[in-house]
Amino acid sequence: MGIQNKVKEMLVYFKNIYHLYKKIWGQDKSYVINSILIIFVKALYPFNRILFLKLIIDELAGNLRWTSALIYVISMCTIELILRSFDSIFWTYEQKKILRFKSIFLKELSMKTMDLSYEQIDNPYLHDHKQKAMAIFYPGQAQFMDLKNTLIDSKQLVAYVLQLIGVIIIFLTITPYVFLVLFIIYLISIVLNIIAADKEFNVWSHSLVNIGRRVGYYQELATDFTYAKEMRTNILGQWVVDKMYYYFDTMKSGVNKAVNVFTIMNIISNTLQITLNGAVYFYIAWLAYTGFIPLSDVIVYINSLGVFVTVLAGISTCLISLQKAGMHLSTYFKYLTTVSHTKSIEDNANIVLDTTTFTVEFINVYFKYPEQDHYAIKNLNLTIYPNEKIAIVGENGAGKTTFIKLLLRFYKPTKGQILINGIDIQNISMDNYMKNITAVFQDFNILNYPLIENFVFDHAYEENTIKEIIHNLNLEKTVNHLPNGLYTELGRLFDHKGIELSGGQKQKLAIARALFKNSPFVILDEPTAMLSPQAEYEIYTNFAKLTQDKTTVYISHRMSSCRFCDRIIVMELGEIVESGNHEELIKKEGEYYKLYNIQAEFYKTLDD
Ligand SMILES: Nc1ncnc2c1ncn2[C@@H]1O[C@H](COP(=O)(O)OP(=O)(O)OP(=O)(O)O)[C@@H](O)[C@H]1O
Repeated sequence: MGIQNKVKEMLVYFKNIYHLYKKIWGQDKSYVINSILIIFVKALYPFNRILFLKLIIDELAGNLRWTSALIYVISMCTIELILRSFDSIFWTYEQKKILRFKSIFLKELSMKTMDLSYEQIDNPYLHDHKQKAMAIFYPGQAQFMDLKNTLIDSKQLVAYVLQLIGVIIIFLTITPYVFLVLFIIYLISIVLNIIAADKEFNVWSHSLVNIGRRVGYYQELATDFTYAKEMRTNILGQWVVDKMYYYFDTMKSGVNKAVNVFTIMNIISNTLQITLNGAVYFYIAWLAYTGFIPLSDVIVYINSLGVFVTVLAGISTCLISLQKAGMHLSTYFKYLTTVSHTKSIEDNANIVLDTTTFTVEFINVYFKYPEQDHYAIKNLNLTIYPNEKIAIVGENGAGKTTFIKLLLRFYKPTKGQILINGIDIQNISMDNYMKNITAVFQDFNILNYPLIENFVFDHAYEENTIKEIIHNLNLEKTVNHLPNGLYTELGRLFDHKGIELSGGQKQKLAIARALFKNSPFVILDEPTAMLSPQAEYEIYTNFAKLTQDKTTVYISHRMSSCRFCDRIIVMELGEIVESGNHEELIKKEGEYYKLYNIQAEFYKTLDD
């Protein structure tokens, strides 16, 4: 990349820091004002000492007035104490505010993620992108910036620049050439350091993001309770750790190269700086030796050189850190502007369904998952009539869940249309659509929340409605046995008294959620796989009653569930191969008959 582009890129990064402050200004003006005060306090520090030391030495070595010298010493210490006190007050204030900004920005990032469509979340690139954006909150590696450091370093940088201006003015009183040579050499060393840091940062922030996520994943496998059973029964500890180390090794080679470049650049820039410092010290001493400057000026220049060295080293460190910060902020701001597919659909989709009776039509629907070559759904034509109970059956991978995902608008058909009452579902307002449709998935999740919140989420509820649903699902015994009934904390991730429900109990809870939502269209994707045959039978009999005024689509591998349905659709390799009710399909002796017979033993027992 050319120098011009690099400079442009740097400017964009610094503009991001400006945007960060602008964002903060929108949230909290007093913080920005506090920041300006911090900068001035920080900038004044060294000059207090330099100027008073000159006055003190002049008084002691020239005018021989020790009382005046003492007054200067007391003044210098008092000012220093005031500056330090201000600094620590501002610092405390800053710490409190930073936590608040972190929570606001994190909330914004989480809301953005929730706003993205299912399809977008199903994309690994988005997760890499999010990982980079998250770095402004969690500096996972020492090399990553943190919001706190960015805010502190940006103020420190301005304070350093003000100190540099002060030191330049002091140097100009001897000769501009000394300053010029100093400045050029230090500028070279700053540029060398920035180049090295840029290389190192690129390794961490671009090439290693995906590998970093993998390492994180293996760590999660070792600690997350969800995987605890598989890990232990299959004795997978060593296997997981070995995989983690494999990726650590991949990381190591990339990082080592960058660190080597950094070390070489550091050695070069340190050699240049130290040689030059020696030369300037000698020059100042020579001026004093030849009587060109008084002793007090030697103190001023030596101290100023000290400040100059610290300031330029500080500027270099701040620039490197802020450059990283700017890059992360770029990803953060970019992530926030990721256009949600849901929203882009929403812009054109404003039709509101004003009826509770739905006719759903799939017309020549084809679907390929992103980046896949084969169709998961092929030429699907199907009409689901109001209040109809449809079952979809088929072997694993036949396309049943994909059919549901299309119906739920998680993905858009590659070809063809899905209509509700003649309206393309893509044109219906998303919120309105989701209010009208409920789904219980085979891989449903129970949240580490109290049971009641797992049931109703954030909706208002009447206790009687809840009791009725619990009764209909035969969940009363379970709830009554819980220590705090409906208010019992579920899951053991945060609370050692949290309750782990059995698989079947969880599944009933997932069904209960759907009943509570009470929408006119219900989808059940293998909702009873974990239930005992008896419990399944009870649920289906009750469910048929509870959903008699609703359109229902069931997916099941258990043919017993299909008998309750008006129509059974058999899918194979993404296509509908048979359709009809139980009796018709049995008579036909086709694919359904085959599937049914495989489970004949089970049905015999159930019929008995
Ligand atoms: N996110 C995805 N990306 C790519 N391919 C996918 C994805 N999800 C499913 N598939 C593929 O689509 C095909 C249909 O899968 P689907 O989950 O719809 O089958 P299913 O009939 O529900 O199977 P099962 O009975 O096992 O749940 C399969 O070949 C599967 O590998």
